[in-house]
Amino acid sequence: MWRRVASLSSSISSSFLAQTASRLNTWESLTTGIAQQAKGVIAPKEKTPFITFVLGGPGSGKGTQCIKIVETFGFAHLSAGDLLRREIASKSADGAMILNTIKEGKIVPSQVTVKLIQKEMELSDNHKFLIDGFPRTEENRVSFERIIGVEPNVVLFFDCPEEEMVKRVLNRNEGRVDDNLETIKKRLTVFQALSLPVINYYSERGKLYTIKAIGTEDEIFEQVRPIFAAFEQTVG
Ligand SMILES: Nc1ncnc2c1ncn2[C@@H]1O[C@H](COP(=O)(O)OP(=O)(O)OP(=O)(O)O)[C@@H](O)[C@H]1O
Ligand SMILES: Nc1ccn([C@H]2C[C@H](O)[C@@H](COP(=O)(O)O)O2)c(=O)n1
Ligand SMILES: [Mg+2]
Repeated sequence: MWRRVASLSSSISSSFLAQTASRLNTWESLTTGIAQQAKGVIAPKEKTPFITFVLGGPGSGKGTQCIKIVETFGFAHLSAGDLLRREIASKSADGAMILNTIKEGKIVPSQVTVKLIQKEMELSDNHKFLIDGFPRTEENRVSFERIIGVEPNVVLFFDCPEEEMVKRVLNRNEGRVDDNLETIKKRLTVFQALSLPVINYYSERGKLYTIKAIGTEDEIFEQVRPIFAAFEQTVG
């Protein structure tokens, strides 16, 4: 059961209390489903969530390797980019803003992305999550911790030379609005400036697993496999 003890003094503001309550609600609904269980509405999620962030530059192979991890280790795959593209396709209120941001190779405000991830986590029956392409900035990272109230167990970093990433993106052929030379250059600049500090942050905390993302897809997966195999007993 995920439980956190909050020591709240009377001087804490109501907005902080509201935020804390919201975080605890998220925590609860992601894990034990206590309220629902009491009412007999849905089955509780008894297992402790296991969260993996999947990081790397554009075209480094995150999505490709996530598919293999899902097949082999039974994770739920939550791609931040896919969730944002789904918002664009659904013509939601944020859709136009998200489209412009992606075309510009920039990063969508964290609150928008974290809310989408939160919703998917709450809807999932799985307790093992691969969160692909997130966090891309320190703001993303802090926002996730604040809203979801949890840190990742594992952070994968697909380390790939720029030249190879550009080649892969330009050959991807999936009709993405950001798969063009102009946008990829901007995305690489954003990756260097905003994403590498996040990768360093997790490296300093001993959570980072760096994969040399060169070679065939299968060769790369053979670097990934032992990381999850080592956790399999404890994660379930
Ligand atoms: N090891 C590999 N060798 C050659 N091509 C690859 C390899 N891995 C993936 N690709 C191809 O490179 C392209 C980019 O891969 P993928 O979409 O997995 O990258 P990504 O890291 O998810 O990128 P993005 O951040 O832009 O979503 C795809 O067309 C994929 O098929
Ligand atoms: N945390 C994120 C993830 C993605 N985006 C936007 C900006 C990216 O260039 C684009 C595509 O993501 P990908 O499919 O390459 O993972 O989506 C973002 O703003 N924040
Ligand atoms: Mg991807």
